[in-house]
Amino acid sequence: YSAHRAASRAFGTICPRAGLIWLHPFRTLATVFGASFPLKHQFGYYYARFSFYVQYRSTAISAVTFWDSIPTLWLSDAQAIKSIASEVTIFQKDVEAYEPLNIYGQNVVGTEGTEWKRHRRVANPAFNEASNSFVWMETVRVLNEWFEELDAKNKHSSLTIDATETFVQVTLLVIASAGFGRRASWQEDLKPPPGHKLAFRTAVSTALDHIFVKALTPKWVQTLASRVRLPYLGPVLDTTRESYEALRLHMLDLVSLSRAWVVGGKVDNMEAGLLRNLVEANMTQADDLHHKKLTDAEVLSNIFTFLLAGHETSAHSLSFAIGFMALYPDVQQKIYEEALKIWPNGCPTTASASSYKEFMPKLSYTLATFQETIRFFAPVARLCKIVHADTSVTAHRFTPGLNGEPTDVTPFSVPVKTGSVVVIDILALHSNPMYWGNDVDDFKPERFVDTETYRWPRDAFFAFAGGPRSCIGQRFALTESVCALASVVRRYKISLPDDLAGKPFAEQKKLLLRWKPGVTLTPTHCVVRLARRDIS
Ligand code: HEM
Repeated sequence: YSAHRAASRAFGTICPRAGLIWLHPFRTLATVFGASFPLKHQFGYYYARFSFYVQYRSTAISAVTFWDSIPTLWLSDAQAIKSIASEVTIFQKDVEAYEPLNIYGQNVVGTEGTEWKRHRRVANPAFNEASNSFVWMETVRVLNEWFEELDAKNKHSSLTIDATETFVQVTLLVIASAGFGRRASWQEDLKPPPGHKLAFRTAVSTALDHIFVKALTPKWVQTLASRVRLPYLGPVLDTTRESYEALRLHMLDLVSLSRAWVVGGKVDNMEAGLLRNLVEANMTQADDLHHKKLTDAEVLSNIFTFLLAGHETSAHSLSFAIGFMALYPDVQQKIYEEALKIWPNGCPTTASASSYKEFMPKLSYTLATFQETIRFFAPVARLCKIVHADTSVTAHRFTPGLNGEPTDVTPFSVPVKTGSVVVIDILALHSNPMYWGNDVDDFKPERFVDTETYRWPRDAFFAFAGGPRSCIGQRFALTESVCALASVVRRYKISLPDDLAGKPFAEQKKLLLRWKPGVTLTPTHCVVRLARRDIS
């Protein structure tokens, strides 16, 4: 009863109320337990998509968190979400939720206001068409190395790969090179270099695997574990500490190298614009923390954040895209035909790769397929904003039709009080038939292709967020992903693994595309078969 009163005070009586939610929907605990809690029919269930909004007949639903009675407004409404993304002084990031990323210091993802502007101003100039062109080239290089390894293993028949494992490696090598000038090869990066205990790739992946251990273990327990041997928890904390330390040393190497370039006046030769910008902002003499200066800790923290944000998101999305290829051979065929037109003699090789400007615009169906993939599996499933001034947003009521489609759609204004929280429910927005039509549950890349009579609903697509805090790496991610998807399909025919053959389609889809919440939405069983196309 008091939960309902709290929700009414914050959002008025006109907004439907779902009652209590047990965990703050955007904090670490909700992510860690998200795969199994809340339960299927409990509000906040991670896999619910648009279903609760149908149940409550509204694109806005209010609820109250159990532990601290925070009124939360859940939204799957494009109009409301667009206004929230643009009103950045009223709706600010829930920075507390980003604490797990602040291991080395403050960074662009976990700050707000003038602090955030300072970080973003430093990073922004590194994201431009020249760097996209380099991202394209590096993607081609890394893929070719992977292709060679695959073909060395098995040239003539098909072989099974774990798409997630593969693309985590591909995208990490690409961001390490395009962002930070660390141009490692597929094989070389598996051995620790002199002076290091862990290889770079191992350090990154182990640190990320243990990010929640790091975030949820109190500092004093971590310190204690470094001094005495704790049963059970000790070995996990040792691995966590060692991986973060190993990664710190790798990042310091990158910074030292870059400093040497800056001091030696050779910055123009550096392809890694992002690292150069971070290091220059650290070395500037200007004593102006509000403009473009970063502390040592902030440089390391931003490198860590970009390494993480810059590879896991793309890797998981690509993995789902490859899964969809195995499930939808007709879509795969269209991508193959698109790729065949621009690469009639086979996949691009490093030598002929500087072709981003020429080829990217010609891969429009591949781009649509990638966008459709992240409509279904947006790597960031929910975003959360804290309300800093009383205001209102427009949402919509509707009546579900016979097939669940919304009818009698009517706008209404939801008052939103200071101190409450809004949850941008991206997966629900992406499954809202008001914008995507009654075939919203079908995989249909065509919905991202404009025609003379149709313009795809930009405001209902929030995979890269929107407004001033939208993803800085959006173009980077699209360049890398489109190049990778087209190249893999050009070279290999992708099909389902043997254990799924013969099962009904709905089951194949459910099993292949299983996922769990994590730092970003994570595919768990994306295993497919690849067979070379140009070898009989
Ligand atoms: C498919 C790939 C990607 C998706 C779907 C994606 C999605 C997003 C989303 C939803 C946000 C907003 C997060 C928030 O407000 O908490 C975001 C922010 C960010 N992304 Fe991405 N991202 C992708 C790839 C990348 C890449 C490749 C990079 C870097 C090279 C990158 C760097 C960042 C950074 C630094 C931010 C924070 C921006 C800020 O707060 O100013 N992302 N991304």
